Amino acid sequence: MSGDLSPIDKAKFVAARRAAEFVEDGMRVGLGTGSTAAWLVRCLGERVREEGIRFRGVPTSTRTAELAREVGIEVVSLEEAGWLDLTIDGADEFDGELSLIKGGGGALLQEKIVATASDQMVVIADAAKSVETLGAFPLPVEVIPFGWTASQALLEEALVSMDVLGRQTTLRMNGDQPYHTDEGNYILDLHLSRIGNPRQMALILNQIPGVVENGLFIDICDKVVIGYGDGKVEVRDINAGTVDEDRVDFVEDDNLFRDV
Ligand SMILES: O=C[C@H](O)[C@H](O)[C@H](O)COP(=O)(O)O
Repeated sequence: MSGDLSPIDKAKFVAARRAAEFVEDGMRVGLGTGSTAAWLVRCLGERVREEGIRFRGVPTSTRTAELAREVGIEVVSLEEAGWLDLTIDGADEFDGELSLIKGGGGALLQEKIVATASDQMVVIADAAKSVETLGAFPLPVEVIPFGWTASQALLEEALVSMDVLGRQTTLRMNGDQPYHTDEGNYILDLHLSRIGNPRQMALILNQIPGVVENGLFIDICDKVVIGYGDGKVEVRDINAGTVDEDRVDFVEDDNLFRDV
């Protein structure tokens, strides 16, 4: 039940619940990955059950696809959907320009493809994800397994010329094995502490052989819905230049909270 949630989970929940209201009948919607996006999927499932809204969801990971089906959302592939009206996803960090770090959950590649194939991308996040400068959260870079150590060496070399504080890179692990993305790739986490020029970094990283995609989302996000543990939500719209405040009630719905 919602009363058992930590303040961070409450913040994620209220952001997700507010953003779930952006989905309208007939839309094609990108569904993000991660703990905040999982709340969104549950809230959308609730809207399908309670209000009977109908929309098609394009998941950004196998995890999200499973949850979406479980809660009654019609799941289609991006190829079937063609183009999306809206994508709603979490983030690991966002700055004042709504540049993002994503990929903490390993889904950055599908997330970036889905978000850029959408008319609008909305990020949902607890307030702790808001930063002045990106980079405290390690930046995920997806690389193909073939020759990954060579890609890592080239990445580290490229970092020397960039405006960052740290330069350590680590292979993401799953126990004693490398972590595999849904595409069967590896992830290198870049411990940079501070990314002075995210735009330049995003371009340079993707030119390194073996790099498939990086977790910097620049000029992709249109809106962020920031949740707080007390139920407050703030909606920042970068295009309109507006900041709106709202409140979301916690609900005692067993269907929503049963798997938490
Ligand atoms: O790969 C995962 C995604 O980019 C997530 O959206 C991001 O890691 C945020 O996840 P969470 O909502 O669990 O903090």
